[in-house]
Amino acid sequence: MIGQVHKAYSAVLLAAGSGSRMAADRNKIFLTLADKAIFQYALDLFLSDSDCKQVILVGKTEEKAYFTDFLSDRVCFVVGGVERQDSVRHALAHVSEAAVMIHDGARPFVTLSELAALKAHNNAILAVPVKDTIKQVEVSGYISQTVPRDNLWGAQTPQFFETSLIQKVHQLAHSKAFLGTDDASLVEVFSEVPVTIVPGSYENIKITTPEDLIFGQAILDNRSKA
Ligand SMILES: Nc1ccn([C@@H]2O[C@H](COP(=O)(O)OP(=O)(O)OP(=O)(O)O)[C@@H](O)[C@H]2O)c(=O)n1
Ligand SMILES: C[C@](O)(CO)[C@H](O)COP(=O)(O)O
Repeated sequence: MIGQVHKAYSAVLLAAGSGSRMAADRNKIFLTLADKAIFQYALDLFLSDSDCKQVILVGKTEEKAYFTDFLSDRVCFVVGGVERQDSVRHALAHVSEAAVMIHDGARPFVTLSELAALKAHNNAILAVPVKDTIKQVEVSGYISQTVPRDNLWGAQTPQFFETSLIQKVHQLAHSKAFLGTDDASLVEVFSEVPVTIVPGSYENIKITTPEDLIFGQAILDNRSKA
């Protein structure tokens, strides 16, 4: 790619969730798509990027054994926490590089060109324009309003940050018991630093509920034709 920015970074790959909405017999990130565990797609992608100097695999203590085969000079294991945000904070204490990509192990379809687009910025996240009509609903169950969607984006991962910034806002959030649903939200609340939206792909789904496995297989089938 012409003008590609090369920037050394660490990757935090989150795999310490429970996958409760998947209701499978094990943590969803171990389920397979085309015979490959879901978390391994992003792991392989990061390892194929020479700018990625370190991968921090974040998992549950009781699942550590499942990750042993993937550990190496470049890949280490860190125990996660109760909430996603706790897992990220634990991992951030082990980051070796000045920049860090934080990624859900449950998002297998991120691409090298998306990683390259993020690296062109200091602090940036992948996101896609919201396609649905969004209704705000009262507890009564009635609609109170239709939210204009022109400026609404659905946040994805990876989310790319200066390490010192994201470490600082995670510590502040922890000390104030603030829980965000992504990492950029902590930068928004606890700093003045702008975060850039990098338009991503609707294929970069998070495997969350059982039908996502069907969508995931369809994405793989389509990619294998290209
Ligand atoms: N305490 C947690 C919770 C989540 N995650 C990770 O964060 C990503 C996004 O979270 P989500 O899809 O909500 O995963 P789960 O918590 O596993 O799913 P659920 O909410 O359905 O239980 C996943 O890769 C998951 O493994 C994590 O590392 N630590
Ligand atoms: C970080 C995230 O992937 C952004 O879409 C998402 O918030 C993770 O978990 P959620 O529990 O499904 O919101």
